[in-house]
Amino acid sequence: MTTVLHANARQFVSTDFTKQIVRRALRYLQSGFAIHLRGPAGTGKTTLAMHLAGLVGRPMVLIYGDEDLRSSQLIGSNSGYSRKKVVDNYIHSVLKVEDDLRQSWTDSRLTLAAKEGFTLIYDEFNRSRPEVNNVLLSALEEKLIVLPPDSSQMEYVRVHPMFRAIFTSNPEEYAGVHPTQDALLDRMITINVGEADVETEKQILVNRVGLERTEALKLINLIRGFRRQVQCSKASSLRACLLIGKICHEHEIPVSGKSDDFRDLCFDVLISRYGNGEPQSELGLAKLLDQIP
Ligand SMILES: Nc1ncnc2c1ncn2[C@@H]1O[C@H](COP(=O)(O)OP(=O)(O)OP(=O)(O)O)[C@@H](O)[C@H]1O
Repeated sequence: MTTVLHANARQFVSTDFTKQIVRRALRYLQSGFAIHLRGPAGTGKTTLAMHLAGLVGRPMVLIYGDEDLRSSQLIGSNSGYSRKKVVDNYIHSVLKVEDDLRQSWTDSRLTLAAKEGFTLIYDEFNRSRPEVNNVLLSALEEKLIVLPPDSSQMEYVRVHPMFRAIFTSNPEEYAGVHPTQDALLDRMITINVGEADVETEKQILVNRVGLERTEALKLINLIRGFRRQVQCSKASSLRACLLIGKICHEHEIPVSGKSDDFRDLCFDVLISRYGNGEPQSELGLAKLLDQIP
């Protein structure tokens, strides 16, 4: 059984930064193209993909890229047998027996979305092995999905005109990520999603966590300052902001370098995430914390 999802529009924080990505992406989706949101971890790609799927207005199905994902988990597979037996003895002297044994085929998420015209979100699709994603080539270009010949089904599924696909990925230098086939990249429009601006991060912290605007700004500046100091360009600061902000809010910890609880929290969250293992990074964080009144 496949679960079909519906987006929750209230969760999404809209700012000028997100609006201009949404405007572009929606335009491409409306014209029937698949889009690909690419960017560092925690820049809001999955959230954006869900929001876009909500704006498209069709039910959505979600797939997560995974090293162990098999193509049968994308298109479907035979799931046991169904047997039909008809015994006809209507005329006493004649016994007619019909025994029909068939394999039962179950569609998987891609096939379901393609047949029904749903929106497919394939999150971190480049964590799956490239050959697994080959089925997408014909789905996106020829609008056909080719099923295995023994699938006791039609061999081809025609893609519904309302079918849309939204892909997300982390850059290739991330661990556990495979290079993407050029042919697949050629069939989608890639939007690079960079780190959100300060206003967007602030708005997300205020709306999602309930922090005061001034506290949110202090926290963002601290984390950005620390990332600059340790020259971290990989993950964005949004998840760390949300994490620290939520704990501060729920445990009434002030965003202040004078609070030992706040200092401990920042060390626990930030050093393991962004620290480069050098003792200077701890020293640098301590100095930044000293500057927060
Ligand atoms: N516009 C937004 N409105 C509300 N919350 C947001 C928004 N953008 C991001 N977030 C929040 O920020 C966090 C990170 O976002 P998300 O998981 O979408 O990032 P991602 O780029 O998909 O990360 P990864 O590459 O690690 O999967 C989540 O908790 C998400 O709810």
